Amino acid sequence: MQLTEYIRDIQDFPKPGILFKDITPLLSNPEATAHAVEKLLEKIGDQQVDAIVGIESRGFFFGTLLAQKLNCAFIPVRKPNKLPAQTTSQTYALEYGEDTLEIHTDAIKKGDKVVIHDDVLATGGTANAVCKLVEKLGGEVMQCNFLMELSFLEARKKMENYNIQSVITY
Ligand SMILES: O=P(O)(O)OC[C@H]1O[C@H](OP(=O)(O)OP(=O)(O)O)[C@H](O)[C@@H]1O
Ligand SMILES: Nc1ncnc2[nH]cnc12
Repeated sequence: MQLTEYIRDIQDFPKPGILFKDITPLLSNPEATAHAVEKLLEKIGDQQVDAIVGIESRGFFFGTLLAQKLNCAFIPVRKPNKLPAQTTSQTYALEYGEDTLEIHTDAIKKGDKVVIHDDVLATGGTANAVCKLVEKLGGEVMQCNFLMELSFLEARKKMENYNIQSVITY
């Protein structure tokens, strides 16, 4: 099965000049979704994982499925003021301006082995901020795991200290 057949290109979304990689055709097909989960799991292998940290919002789709398969915790990282208990925040630079992400402070214990998951690695700003959040809480980032990587945006250059794994590279 070719997963790329289930990823739709949308020109100029959400802004002119952006070629948006839309995973809704993949999510609408249970066989393709199961195949994507298997491919993401292959990247994780048989290392011990205490938690999958999924990034709002598209990182939640496969993140919960991965955690269920690995029989480990799923931990959401959310946009500001969405999580109800005490949070830890990380602000990061966007192309223009900045943004903030939050995690529940009690979600990760010191020494927990964490895999960060999202659908897309683009510039790497988001994933890099989530690595910092996990580390602030004492977690160990074992891998950053993505369905897709937009390699021309060179996120790996700003994430040299992390193990980055992507199922599909554009
Ligand atoms: O590598 P970066 O340049 O930081 O970009 C990648 C992020 O952008 C997208 O999320 P988006 O902000 O569109 O939010 P959404 O998942 O809620 O749609 C994507 O799901 C990643 O989280
Ligand atoms: N081109 C793109 N398609 C889908 N999600 C993205 N997140 C950042 N860039 C993206």
